[in-house]
Amino acid sequence: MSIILVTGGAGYIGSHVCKTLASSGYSPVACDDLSNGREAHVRWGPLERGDITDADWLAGVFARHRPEAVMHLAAYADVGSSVTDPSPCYEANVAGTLAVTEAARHNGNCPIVFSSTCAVYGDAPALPVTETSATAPVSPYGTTKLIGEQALRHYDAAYGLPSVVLRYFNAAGADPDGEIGERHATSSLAIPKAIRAALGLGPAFKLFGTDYGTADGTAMRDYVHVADIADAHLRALDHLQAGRGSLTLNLGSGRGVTVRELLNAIEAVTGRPVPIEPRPRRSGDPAALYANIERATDVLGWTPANSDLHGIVASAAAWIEKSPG
Ligand SMILES: NC(=O)c1ccc[n+]([C@@H]2O[C@H](COP(=O)([O-])OP(=O)(O)OC[C@H]3O[C@@H](n4cnc5c(N)ncnc54)[C@H](O)[C@@H]3O)[C@@H](O)[C@H]2O)c1
Ligand SMILES: O=c1ccn([C@@H]2O[C@H](COP(=O)(O)OP(=O)(O)O[C@H]3O[C@H](CO)[C@@H](O)[C@H](O)[C@H]3O)[C@@H](O)[C@H]2O)c(=O)[nH]1
Repeated sequence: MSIILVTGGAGYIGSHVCKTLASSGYSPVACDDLSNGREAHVRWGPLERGDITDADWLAGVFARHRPEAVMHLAAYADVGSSVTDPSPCYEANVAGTLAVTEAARHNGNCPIVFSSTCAVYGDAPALPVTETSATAPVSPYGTTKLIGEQALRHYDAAYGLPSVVLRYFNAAGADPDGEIGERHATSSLAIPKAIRAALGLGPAFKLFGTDYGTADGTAMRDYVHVADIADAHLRALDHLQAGRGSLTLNLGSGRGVTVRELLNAIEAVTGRPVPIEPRPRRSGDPAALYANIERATDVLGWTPANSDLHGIVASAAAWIEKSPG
């Protein structure tokens, strides 16, 4: 059995990655402290419950499972909170990533697929961003992810530890089979917040910033379906197992969507208005980001097949209606 450790495997994206791995014949082991994950979403292999900053625990996990690769998704992933309270973000994303990287190095240079983010680009001067665009994060979150990327590059150069860095843009949507989805009741993300507002499950949607230099004044992001992100992990694993070397890749839909366009799509899908409260810009937010995805297509043969905006919003809304939490 090909065992793959998935840190953050009980989380939103990690649980989708575990499902995709299992459906391709791998045995995923979810490594998660359940700080933001759900045990009920660990369905395709065992849960190793622990904290990735704990090197002794990680050594035990590697010794018990002898994995072929590590998919490292465990992180503190809230951009806004990373500005007001950076400490847990640095702890999980810098200390935690270093501990995972060290464990991989001391276990035969076990290859790593790393969850990075478009937040490493910050306020990109030109769009779409390519993997060679300058990195200048504007939040502690983006900074901690960039530190993780740099550590992986240095470990490859010095120790030969191979890795694929996946810079996801905004992960969205839910499992097309409806088995798993986001922990939306406590999520800070735009799509679950706005759908919950439309369905009357949450308060009015706070629209952070209406004075950006975009066509309608709201911030622009690139929303990519979580199933497409999971598929890219499988392809990145194949790439590493074929010994094709380390890489950094954007994973997006290749399309920029403003918050207002997103709200329009949510209204069209749910058939209900999204109540809105305009607010000032949220600290740490870039104005506009969307991806050039040619490299992921060229190198991995990956395409964002499920990432049309309507489909993303429909799958997110279906999940929220199924599990209103
Ligand atoms: N959601 C997005 O749009 C997005 C975009 C770009 C990158 N990412 C990255 O993708 C990864 C997964 O994000 P997500 O949206 O699924 O978030 P999530 O919070 O649902 O998943 C993260 C998981 O990591 C676990 N975790 C956190 N700290 C831990 C620790 N110290 N030890 C063990 N487990 C720990 C949590 O319990 C959770 O299950 C993160 O690395 C995030 O930075 C997410
Ligand atoms: O209640 C809300 C929530 C969000 N937004 C805006 O919607 C856009 C998208 O925000 P959000 O869904 O919170 O995503 P990001 O801040 O872009 O961050 C997510 O997407 C990043 C990649 O962009 C990931 O790295 C992060 O982990 C993930 O939290 C931003 O302009 C926000 O200001 C609002 O207006 N109101």
